[in-house]
Amino acid sequence: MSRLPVMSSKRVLTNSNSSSENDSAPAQKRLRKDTDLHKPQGAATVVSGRRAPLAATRAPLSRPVRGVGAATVAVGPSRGALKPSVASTAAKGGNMKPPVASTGTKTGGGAPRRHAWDLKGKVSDMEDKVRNYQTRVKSVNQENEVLKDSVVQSQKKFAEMQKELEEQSGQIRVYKVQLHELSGVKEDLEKVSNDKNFLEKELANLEGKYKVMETLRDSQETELQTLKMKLSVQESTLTRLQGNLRNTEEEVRSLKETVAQQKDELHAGEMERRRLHNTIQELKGNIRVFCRVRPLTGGGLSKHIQLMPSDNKTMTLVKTEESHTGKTADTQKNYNFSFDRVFGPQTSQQDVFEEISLLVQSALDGYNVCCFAYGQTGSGKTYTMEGDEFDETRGVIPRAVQQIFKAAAKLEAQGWEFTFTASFVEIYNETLRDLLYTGKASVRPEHEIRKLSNNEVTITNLTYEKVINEDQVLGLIALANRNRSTAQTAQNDRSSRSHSVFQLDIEGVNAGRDVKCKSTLCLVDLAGSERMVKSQSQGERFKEMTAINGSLSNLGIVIAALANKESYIPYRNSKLTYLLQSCLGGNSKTLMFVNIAPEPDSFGETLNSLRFASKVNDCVIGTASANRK
Ligand SMILES: Nc1ncnc2c1ncn2[C@@H]1O[C@H](COP(=O)(O)OP(=O)(O)OP(=O)(O)O)[C@@H](O)[C@H]1O
Repeated sequence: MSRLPVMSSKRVLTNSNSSSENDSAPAQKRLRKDTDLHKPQGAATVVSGRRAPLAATRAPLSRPVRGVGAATVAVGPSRGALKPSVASTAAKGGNMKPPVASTGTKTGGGAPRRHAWDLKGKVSDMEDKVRNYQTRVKSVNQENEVLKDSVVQSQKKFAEMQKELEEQSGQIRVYKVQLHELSGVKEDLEKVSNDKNFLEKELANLEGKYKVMETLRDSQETELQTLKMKLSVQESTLTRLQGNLRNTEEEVRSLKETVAQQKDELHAGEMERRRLHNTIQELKGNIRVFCRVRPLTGGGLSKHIQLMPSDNKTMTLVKTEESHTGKTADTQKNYNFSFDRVFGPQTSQQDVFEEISLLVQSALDGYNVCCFAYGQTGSGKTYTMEGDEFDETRGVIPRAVQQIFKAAAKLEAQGWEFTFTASFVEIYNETLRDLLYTGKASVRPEHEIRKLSNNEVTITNLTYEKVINEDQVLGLIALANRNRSTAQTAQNDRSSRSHSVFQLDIEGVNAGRDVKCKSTLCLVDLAGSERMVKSQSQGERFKEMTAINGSLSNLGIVIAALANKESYIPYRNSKLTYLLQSCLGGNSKTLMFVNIAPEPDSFGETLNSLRFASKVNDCVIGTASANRK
């Protein structure tokens, strides 16, 4: 910190001396000269508070600060030197007057340089300087005052500003708190904004949906209108229909009465049909014989069998005998036969069955029916009775079974309920064998034919299988064939030497009419009828032949006895006739197929078969009566 220049004469002197150090010696002279030159007109005293006061003996000559005379400049105690910058600032501010230019000796380039001896002049200069300084001090003091005011003002302002600053700091703190709060609010706002965006999207979505719903509602309203219209139309239709319904109910009531009446009529008609059907069958004969000629293995016709194309009931067996001498013509002997039907080699299985289907119907009507095939081995008995697996070549048994189940289904509509029981038995060497047996061969049971008190015939230990449809029966036939072929393997050609008897027991009940019926359909494939030359038959074969011939001839005897209405019918003479007695007796309808092998070398057997069949054909079995209760 620089001090303001202190106006002391001593310092001034010192300064003068220092400025002209080399001139110290002649100082008094120069002082005298100056004093002479510048005689002060009054005395001036500079009083300094701290330093020794400098007595100005003379007033400055050139530019006195005060009027001529003594002037006292009181310089206050220096409280601190003004900074040059402050002084300078004060000067610049205009509050300070520029320093008073010295009119005395100039130390610089401008003021005249005094001689060392010019002390007076120097004093005068110094006084000038002092005055100048005083003026400057005054002005500085003034400036100082101004500055003090200014400082006070500034301090006040500073205090105010500080206060304001504090207030503002307080305010800032408040703002900060608010800002902090606002940042939370901002987050909330962002959240709200996000929610808003989401809700806007939702809203847009819902608006879209709303529009769709509106469209839907519109279309549904339209639909509703349409439905209302339809409803009203349907209500009127309903009213009309209700009227119609009442009328219809009336009609239904009367129709029910009619139906009941017609059912009665239908039942009566059915009974009448049965009666008439039976009459026809009786007129046709309760025992009928059909002759069927098998085709030749290589095709064509054999010459010895002559069939009349115009007549399907007769046939001629022609025997040509060569002349023994060769001189006479060959003799030809004709054997004429007539049967209920003669089927040529081309007759189909269907055509054959049509002829016996009426008899099958009779079985359902409650009459015992027996159908058997007679003929030599290989003449076509099995083919006629069973046929083979193809539809067109199916034989009598599968076709009869099919017809029976179809007819039974139709009769069910008239209140009939049927139960069917099937059995399949083989008679070999006068021994019975169950063809539906499925148990172990080693424990095969033995069978006996028994006649019950109600004249029904049954076989002990035989499988009687309840069947409800055609397929089941076909399955049993297949089982019987397997059983037969097993036996056949054990004994060569056994099937030809045994009779197989398929029986279907039929029981019908019409609960509404309180009518029952019971009958048996019996389909028999007889053993080969060929007669063996006794001399060639030995052992088992002889036994077989005897059994076969015995049973077949007994069949002829029984049929003849029945035809002759003999009191004793020898059914028990063979297992076959004993088993078939209910089917052959008075209460039955019998059909015999006589199968013919067309080969010339079978002529003898053919003749025998035809003769046997003719005998049967000549029989008339007594009028059959249905087994009804
Ligand atoms: N009407 C026919 N049309 C075509 N083929 C037939 C006819 N009759 C029989 N046959 C055929 O002749 C052969 C012998 O017939 P089938 O086996 O039926 O004789 P069968 O009298 O039953 O002999 P067996 O006493 O040995 O049982 C069989 O191949 C059979 O297919």
